[in-house]
Amino acid sequence: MCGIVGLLAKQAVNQGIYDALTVLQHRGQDAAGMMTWSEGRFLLRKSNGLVRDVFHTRHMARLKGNLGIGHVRYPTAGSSSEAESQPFYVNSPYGIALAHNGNLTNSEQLKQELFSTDLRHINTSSDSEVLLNVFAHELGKQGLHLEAEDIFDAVRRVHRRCQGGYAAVAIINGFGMVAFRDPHGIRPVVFGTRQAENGQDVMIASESVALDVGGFELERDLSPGEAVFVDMQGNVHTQVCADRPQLRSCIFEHVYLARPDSILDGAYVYGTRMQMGRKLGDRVLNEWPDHDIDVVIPIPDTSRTSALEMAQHLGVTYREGFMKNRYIGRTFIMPGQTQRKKSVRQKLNAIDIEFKDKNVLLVDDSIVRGTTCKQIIQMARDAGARKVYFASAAPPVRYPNVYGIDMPAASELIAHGRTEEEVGELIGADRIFYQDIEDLKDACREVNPELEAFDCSVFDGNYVTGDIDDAYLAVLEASRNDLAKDQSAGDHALVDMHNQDDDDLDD
Ligand SMILES: O=P(O)(O)OC[C@H]1O[C@H](OP(=O)(O)OP(=O)(O)O)[C@H](O)[C@@H]1O
Ligand SMILES: NC(=O)CC[C@H](N)C(=O)O
Ligand SMILES: [Mg+2]
Repeated sequence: MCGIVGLLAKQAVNQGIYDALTVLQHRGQDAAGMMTWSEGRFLLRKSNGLVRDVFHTRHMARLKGNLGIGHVRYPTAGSSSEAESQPFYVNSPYGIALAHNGNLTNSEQLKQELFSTDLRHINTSSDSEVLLNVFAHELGKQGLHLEAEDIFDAVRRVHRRCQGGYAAVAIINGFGMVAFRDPHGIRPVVFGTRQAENGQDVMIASESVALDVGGFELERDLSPGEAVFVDMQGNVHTQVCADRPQLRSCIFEHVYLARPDSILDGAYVYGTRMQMGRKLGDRVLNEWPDHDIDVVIPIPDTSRTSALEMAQHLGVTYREGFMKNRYIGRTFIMPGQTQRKKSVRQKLNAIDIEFKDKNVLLVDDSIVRGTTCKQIIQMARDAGARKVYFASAAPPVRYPNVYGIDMPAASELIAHGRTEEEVGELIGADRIFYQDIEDLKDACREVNPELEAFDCSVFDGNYVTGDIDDAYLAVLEASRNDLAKDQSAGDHALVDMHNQDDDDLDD
């Protein structure tokens, strides 16, 4: 999951995109970028780092124009090279810039097609560069003057060629802004409008929270397979461009990825997390009616919403027993295991009096590699807890993700090939409770009953795009496990387009 934003306004967009990226920072901490368009030229600033570190006043001053797109990156393909940070640009046809959230599952095959039949060059190992080139190639078939229908035709062909999860936003030089969502709607994308003095401003973003902050009214999510085209006057055109669209949005957005104050596909994430807490509470009461839990303690940040609701449902006291260092980011989306491990201790510290001589139930939103819970349970014991129970608001994560979450290796998932009890033993818990998968789905449906089905692949191994087999997963695991990523980390010397780095700014 990365964060994407696009903004077409009646005034300069640089600050609006910056502000949106800061509230989407939880979706990607590795790199940030912005491309604006002004008087027929694209202006770019992108680099590795957090939004606040990538854009300085001098960069912002040069990112001129009333149209722009932005990106925060959490790599799931290619390397973490700066040249693979986004947005990407191609000069033909028209001049197009694109930012992408998700992951293509047929990127290798598309790359070969681009080389051999489309006569286009791909210079990085990023699947987003592939997506941009497929879109560019299909758009190039439409001719000199583009109408909304031409863009929708091109997106229709993109959907036929690309597989996987993708939400993308693009600028087409001289024509406007386009966004599209894959035919399963795996990754989220919303759009909204704001009235300006002389017309309307339009924002497209991964999550509605970006619209809130910019003063935009949420219009709606893009439907699966749908594209939106905003012309230079700010008129919005939409069309579903997929043959068989089916909403199968990623349920892990509700578990962990999204901010609780976002509304995804009509469901408040805060609400779905509360329901997860209630259901988890029910599970404890059913399995262990005479439990001896003294206190429920969340593992900040994401589990707070479910943990509070769970405690109330159980009728047990809720206490904030761990203090979070507000200057450390999310540990799960950090690039290497060594960094993730170290950061848990830097990030969380126990308040001893909440643990001393108590039977504590620690609640987290999910257990993925087990990095967090192992250390936290030990911290709870060191702080004097008598018994340490552990509850996860999500079911066991047993299968890799191929749609834009960096969980490529089954062997790195603590629950892969293990029973719930075995995980409990391994992390050192006295007892473990996991959410049931049907309860997780119901938790989301209770907030929006129209959400029929989801991509739950990390929990059930069922990949909604139908193109994932063991051979694909084996190649993915071999190329993207933590060790493989460490070894390829030095290969960064890629050609990049002109970027506003610090050297440019001396003149
Ligand atoms: O089992 P693991 O591999 O440790 O992954 C799961 C943990 O990682 C995430 O926290 P993170 O620190 O990323 O973010 P948060 O502050 O939003 O909870 C998630 O909320 C869990 O706590
Ligand atoms: N997490 C994402 O959405 C990543 C987008 C793209 N696959 C990349 O690696 O840059
Ligand atoms: Mg967490």
